[in-house]
Amino acid sequence: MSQDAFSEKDWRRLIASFGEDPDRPGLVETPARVAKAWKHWTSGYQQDPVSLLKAFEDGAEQYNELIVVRGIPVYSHCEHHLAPFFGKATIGYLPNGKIVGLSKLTRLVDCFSKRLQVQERMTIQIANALMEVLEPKAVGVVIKCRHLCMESRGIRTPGEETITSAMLGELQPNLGLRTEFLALARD
Ligand SMILES: Nc1nc2c(ncn2[C@@H]2O[C@H](COP(=O)(O)OP(=O)(O)OP(=O)(O)O)[C@@H](O)[C@H]2O)c(=O)[nH]1
Ligand SMILES: [Zn+2]
Repeated sequence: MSQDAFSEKDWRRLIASFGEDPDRPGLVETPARVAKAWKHWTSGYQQDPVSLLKAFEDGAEQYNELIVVRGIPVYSHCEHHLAPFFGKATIGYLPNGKIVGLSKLTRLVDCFSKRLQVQERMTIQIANALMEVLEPKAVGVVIKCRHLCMESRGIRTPGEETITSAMLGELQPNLGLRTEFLALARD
């Protein structure tokens, strides 16, 4: 993406196009603030999901049960309207000799959510990255979000939640494991 996308001049023009006076005191600093904010909201493009997941073996020996982290915050923007969608993610995996620092799961969500997204793609990207790096027996991801493009405009359905999931490896054929993961993931 070119740096021009973040230029203050463009945001100033956009504000003027709303019928506002960009020189009004309350708006003078807004183009710079918005440019900075969008740099943050799209910073996931600069992160490499594989290198942020530092897998290790020490501590994984004899641990053969699911590892589940839930309540991971998700703040993203839909690629159709650039409107926020936000909610919580749950990630679980069944290790196969390699584990990862728990905070890295939150960092992984952050990396994919700070891009223009659809919830389905983000869900599978998170699951695929874990499969690639940890080579676990199974990975499960459940994401529950509210989409402001649906709540504040368009269909206008306040409070509606969208739930997506990805189940890879043994979570696909093993109904018992899937049930256990979903029970651990439940709020
Ligand atoms: N599948 C999916 N759809 C999404 C997501 N975020 C937003 N959308 C949908 O993207 C669609 C875009 O539809 P369009 O018909 O091209 O755009 P629109 O006229 O603004 O649609 P409305 O929102 O129905 O007014 C809408 O149905 C949104 O609800 C997402 O994460 N996943
Ligand atoms: Zn949208």
